[in-house]
Amino acid sequence: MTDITPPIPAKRWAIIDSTLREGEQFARANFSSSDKIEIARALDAFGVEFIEVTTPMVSAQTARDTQHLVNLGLNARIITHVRCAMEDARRAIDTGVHGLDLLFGTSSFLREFSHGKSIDQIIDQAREVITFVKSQGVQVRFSAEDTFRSEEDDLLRVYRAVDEIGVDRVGLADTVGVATPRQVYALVREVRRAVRCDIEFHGHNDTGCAVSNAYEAIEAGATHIDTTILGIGERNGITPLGGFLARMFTFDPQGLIDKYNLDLLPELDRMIARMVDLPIPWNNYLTGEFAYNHKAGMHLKAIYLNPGAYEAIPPEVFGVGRRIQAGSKVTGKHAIAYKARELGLHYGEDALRRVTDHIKALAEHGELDDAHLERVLREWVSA
Ligand SMILES: CC(=O)SCCNC(=O)CCNC(=O)[C@H](O)C(C)(C)COP(=O)(O)OP(=O)(O)OC[C@H]1O[C@@H](n2cnc3c(N)ncnc32)[C@H](O)[C@@H]1OP(=O)(O)O
Ligand SMILES: O=C(O)CCC(=O)C(=O)O
Ligand SMILES: [Mg+2]
Repeated sequence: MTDITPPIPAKRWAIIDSTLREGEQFARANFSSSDKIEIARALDAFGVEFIEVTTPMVSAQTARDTQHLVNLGLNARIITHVRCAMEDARRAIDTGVHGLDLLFGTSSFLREFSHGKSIDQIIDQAREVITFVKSQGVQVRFSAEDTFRSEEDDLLRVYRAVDEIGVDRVGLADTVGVATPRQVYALVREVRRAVRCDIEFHGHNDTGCAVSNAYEAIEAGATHIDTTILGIGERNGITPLGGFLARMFTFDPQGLIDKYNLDLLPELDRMIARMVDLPIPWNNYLTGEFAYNHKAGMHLKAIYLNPGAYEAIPPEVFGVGRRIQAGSKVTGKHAIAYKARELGLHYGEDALRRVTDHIKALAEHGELDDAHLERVLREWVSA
């Protein structure tokens, strides 16, 4: 068997859930003060280690909301995401947060069109802000925004400098979702060799790699991964909490069960779907309506004997159920026999073949729901 189980124990990494920061940047998100409390409490009950919130520079109300979240006394640490500027850092410290996630764009795009600073100026400004934040006794992270379109030499200079100044973490951000899993692995590996502090990864999903990139970052030595519930964020969002956990569950199921209340995931997804007024996508990781739907005859035969035959992750661990769809034209005799047995009906080989073919023929004109299937099976016995 191919080895798909590299040793990535769940205690080697932590989640920084950014639903209250990156998530607020989602097109349909506009969280009220009470929404924020509900989200923070739900994430805390689930067990995420960190909750990242929007900068207090947004407004006085945002600053008050952050203070309120800190005063809830949650187990999760509250971190605010701020520009690498003294005014922002001071305002953030005033809210009482447990940490600051600083960022500064290092790509030529952002140096030219966002803030206009050179790499030397970025390092100088970082030194002043990080030194101040550390003097306030809270944790501090420095991230190079748009990491994967930045020059590697620039990045390593910046990361080494901020590590030397004393940050708790450096961050790599795939801001436009352009990085491939291999690039993420290679760069995180380089940074791992260059710094002593922890490493965070933030990945957008523009090219569909947000989950794989988060996984590769961990494999290469990252210690913290940014997620949001349902993956909401700028454009089409970032690594979704559920998708990331699905990925990591396959390596260390017990480690995840020990760390998080996984069966609360459906409630988290439903809460955000309600707040942004959108349905949970039908194919969403773990909690989508059809994430555990089984239909083809060959699958159904095996599923009835052992669900693990066609499921990588047991749905009950994440508080969801499976759905067996036996009344379709792609059904098979084993599925029909199981359905019949559930109703206390038994057929011989010939009868089973004939009733199966009859159901498949009926289904050519539309699927049979459970009630219809039961009617056909009962009529067949009494006929
Ligand atoms: C990839 C990401 O998601 S990054 C996080 C994005 N988050 C946010 O933008 C938070 C919400 N933002 C806001 O409420 C506002 O943009 C504020 C309060 C931060 C700033 O508002 P304004 O003063 O009106 O400026 P505006 O948003 O138009 O422009 C951004 C400013 O930040 C500066 N800036 C950009 N990146 C950085 C940085 N990393 N560190 C310091 N300053 C920065 C820009 O130079 C510009 O300032 P300037 O006008 O002096 O050139
Ligand atoms: O601060 C970070 O690391 C990430 C900021 C962000 O949202 C991004 O770059 O997409
Ligand atoms: Mg982002």
